[in-house]
Amino acid sequence: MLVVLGGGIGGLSAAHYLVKKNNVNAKILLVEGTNYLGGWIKSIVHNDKGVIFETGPRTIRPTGYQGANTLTLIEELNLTDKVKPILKSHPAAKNRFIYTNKKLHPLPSSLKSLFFTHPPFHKPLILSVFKDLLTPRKKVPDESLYSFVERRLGKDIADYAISPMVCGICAGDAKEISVRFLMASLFEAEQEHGSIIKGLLKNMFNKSSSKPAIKGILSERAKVEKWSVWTMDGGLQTLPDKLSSKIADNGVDILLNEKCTSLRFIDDSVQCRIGSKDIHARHVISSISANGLANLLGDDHKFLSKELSLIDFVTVGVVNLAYNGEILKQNGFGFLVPPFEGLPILGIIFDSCCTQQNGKTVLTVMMGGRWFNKYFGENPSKEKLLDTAISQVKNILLIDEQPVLSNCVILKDCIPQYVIGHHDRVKRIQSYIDDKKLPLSLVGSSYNGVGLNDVILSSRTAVDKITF
Ligand SMILES: Cc1cc2nc3c(=O)[nH]c(=O)nc-3n(C[C@H](O)[C@H](O)[C@H](O)COP(=O)(O)OP(=O)(O)OC[C@H]3O[C@@H](n4cnc5c(N)ncnc54)[C@H](O)[C@@H]3O)c2cc1C
Ligand SMILES: C=CC1=C(C)c2cc3[nH]c(cc4nc(cc5[nH]c(cc1n2)c(C)c5CCC(=O)O)C(CCC(=O)O)=C4C)c(C)c3C=C
Repeated sequence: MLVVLGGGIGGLSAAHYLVKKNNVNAKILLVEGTNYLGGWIKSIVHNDKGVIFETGPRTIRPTGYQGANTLTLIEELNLTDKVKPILKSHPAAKNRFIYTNKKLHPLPSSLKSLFFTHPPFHKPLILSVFKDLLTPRKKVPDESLYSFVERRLGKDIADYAISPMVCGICAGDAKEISVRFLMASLFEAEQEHGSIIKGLLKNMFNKSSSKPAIKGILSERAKVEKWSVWTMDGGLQTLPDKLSSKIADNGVDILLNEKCTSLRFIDDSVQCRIGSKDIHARHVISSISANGLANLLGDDHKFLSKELSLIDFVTVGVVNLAYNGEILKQNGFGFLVPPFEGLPILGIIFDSCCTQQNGKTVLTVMMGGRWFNKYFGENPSKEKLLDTAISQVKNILLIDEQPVLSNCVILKDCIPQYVIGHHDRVKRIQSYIDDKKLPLSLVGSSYNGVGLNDVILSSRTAVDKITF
């Protein structure tokens, strides 16, 4: 028996890869603690109004090894016809805004714009290139993203570009998040070549990768057609829905509403406590959060449990709003707010600019994250979040109308914070599992990347490594 813990995208894709590899016909059991498969991916479809609310992720990048891997999965699931690309020429790809000093500022997007001063930046961005070339290398094992960028490119870029970007990827504080997480290649460029620009130029001329490129039909199409990001017809939930039905058709047993409450490693197998039963597995793939897994280990593996529990998570409040008519004055993906503005929101996504919403304006207001308690306290009511969202939409986007539809969710501990030292912590965790030969694989957003592409690739890599 092979057991997969968790039915989010990590667990579902792990079960899919296990089915593909399973040449010994081992039984596969997926255990999900709630009555829903998909984890944080959830699309609420209002068929009568022609509106889709995404409460979690909404777009996926097609680029890189990870991006190509996800597109291959889409082909394997026969979902190609459901893919909806957003091209690089689309306003949603070209226009991304920062809200600061009471104004929405488009982020510069062309090479030409490097030579001019574009507010909120105080000087031409080309000066940051010179700063990087003139700043001596600092040898460090890790650093915060903010301090790395401030040191090499200047405070303007750290405040107005990087800090909001970190909010738009992990709802976190750039002053705490590790540079090795979001900008590993820039960090390595400095460590190896003394400067970001020199490193990037050297890598451009010396393009060798340890992994062979994935050349699927969809990823080739994405390159030729110049996709920026993509989403799915019917909402992103189409992906976990199809994965769930495919793995079930292929014989995976799916237990819903059943939590795993303990894992005991006995000889070379694992005893999983699920509900009131003990299930013996020869291998467990855990896709649940690191701190959730820490709680299952008891006192048997104190070191592992401690390290896993130190990976922190933050809570995000999400409010989806639909208004009659196309009432946005700006066209784009949306905007992010630098944390120093002290506003109770992290940013707003203009969903109706990215996908057709039957003539309605659909917005998603994201709030809290690293600052959830500061603005909302321990247990805020959904009404408080909804009121905050509507009033911020009114103040910033000058929309006075009342929404015709709304939804509010509080996503408790939904996104991990890869703080300084995360990379080494994950190495220690993996070394412990390897040294003790525990039949346990770790996948999901807690370890090697929070994007859907990273999570799906973590599952493929883990399954590749298991020997039956
Ligand atoms: C608001 C938001 C917006 C995002 N936007 C994007 C985006 O645009 N693009 C992108 O690429 N990524 C985005 N992400 C990131 C991405 O959605 C997540 O990283 C990804 O969905 C995590 O998947 P997972 O399978 O690792 O974890 P989860 O989705 O958390 O799945 C874990 C599952 O395990 C179950 N579980 C937990 N404990 C137990 C237990 N003891 N026993 C059994 N089951 C258990 C849970 O119920 C859950 O279903 C976003 C995330 C959030 C929160
Ligand atoms: C424009 C406003 C945005 C808000 C508000 C926002 C919130 C938000 N995002 C995540 C997590 C992720 N977002 C990701 C991609 C992504 N997010 C935005 C914008 C906003 N996000 C954009 C434009 C993109 C596309 C990325 C690109 O084209 O460069 C991802 C995936 C990153 C990856 O590695 O692929 C994640 C993860 C959270 C938790 C959140 C809540 C505040």
